This record gives sequence, C-alpha cells and structure tokens, in this order.
Amino acid sequence: MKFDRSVKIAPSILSADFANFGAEIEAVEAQGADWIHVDVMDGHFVPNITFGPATCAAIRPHIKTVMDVHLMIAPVDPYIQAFADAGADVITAHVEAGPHIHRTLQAIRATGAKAGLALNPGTPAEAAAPLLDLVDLICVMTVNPGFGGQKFIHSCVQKVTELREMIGDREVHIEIDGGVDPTTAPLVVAAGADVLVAGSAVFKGGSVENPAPYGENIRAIRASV
Ligand SMILES: O=C(CO)[C@@H](O)[C@H](O)COP(=O)(O)O
Ligand SMILES: [Fe+2]
Repeated sequence: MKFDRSVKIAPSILSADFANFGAEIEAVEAQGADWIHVDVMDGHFVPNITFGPATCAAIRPHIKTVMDVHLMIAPVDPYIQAFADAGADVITAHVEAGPHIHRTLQAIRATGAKAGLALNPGTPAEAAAPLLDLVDLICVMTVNPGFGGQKFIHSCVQKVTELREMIGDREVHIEIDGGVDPTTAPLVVAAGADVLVAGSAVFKGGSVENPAPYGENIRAIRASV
C-alpha cells in the first residue's frame, strides 16, 4: 500500500446488504470506491454487533482495493493476528478500547498491516500526540461509534485541523468516519482529511441489481471536495 494524500472514498459495508457482501463490494468498487471500510463491532465496546475475522476472510477475495478494518472491540490485542490473517491492509483500534494502545499499535505493525488509531468524538487530538510515529492512519470519529446513519458532529472538525498540524510531514492519513456526505465532506477535507468513510451516503438508493446510485453518490462526495 503506497501512501498518497489524494482524497479517497471508503464506503462502509455496514450500510450494504449483509446477505450479499461479495457482490456489494464488487458493485461499489466498480462504481468508484477507493477503499472498502469494514466495521467490526462486539456489543461491548459499542452497543452493536456485526461480524468478526471469518467474515473478513470471506469477503477479502472480493476486494481489489484496500481492506480497511475498523475494530470497535475491546480487548483488541488477542484478535489482531486473526484480522491480519484475514487480509486486512489497515487495522484500526480505538485509543479508548484499552490501557495499552502503544503496544496495540506496535502489534498491528508487526503483522505487516498498516496501523490505524481511532478517536471517539469525546477524545481530544492530544491523545494521539505520543503515538504519531506508530500510526499510518488516524480515524477521527465524527459520530459516536456503533451505528451507521447518524448525524455528523461538527465540533470534531477542529480536531482534524489540530491533528494535521501535529502530524506535520509524517505520512499519516486522516480518515473521517460518521455522517460524511456532500455537505460535510468539504469541511473535513479543508481541515486536512484524506480518507472519507461513508456508509449511508454511498449505499442509499442503490443495490447490487441497480448499482448506478452508488456511483452517483460517490461522485457527489468527490465533487463536493
Ligand atoms: O464506524 C462506523 C460507525 O460506528 C462507520 O463506519 C459507519 O458505518 C459510518 O456510517 P455513516 O455515518 O456513513 O452512515
Ligand atoms: Fe467505521
């Protein structure tokens, strides 16, 4: 995975048809997705349950781009290798998910995957300061994690500005996750974000049988920035 600062759109399959992930991924990639965002939830760290490494391994052959795995689980460390073995290109863990995030990020990089650090809306940018040399991506949550289709929290935009300043010339992506659409995308890109996760705003109106809306929705976000 080569670093590049261009804006990338990462549809979240949380808003796809769970009975048809393979075809959904192929459809949304054919319609212009740059990365595929995979939300893993445990019903403990967040109040919702999705799926685990077996599902990630099953969908991997359908992903031609980047498999971006967002772990909303606690603990994280016992499962890192399983998600790496499932083929994740990026593995993101939450700073709030345990007492040893430094060790977690080291463990992710040791698998060969890129290491992501997610910050909940209530966590300040400073939480990332001691970790900047251990991360390849910082995921700024712009909703409280757990569900798709929530409203973008505007107070998080300032955090993106602060993080981009802190990152300096390091090769670190800033990913935005939650409530991204053509209205909110320009705000976070102007603040320094380069990866835009979008679930409901990409999958709305389309289906595997009628994927054209996926493309229209992706192009609308891209045009907005
Ligand atoms: O991690 C999460 C939610 O916890 C996200 O990746 C959502 O799936 C984004 O959904 P939208 O807000 O774009 O509908
Ligand atoms: Fe996510």
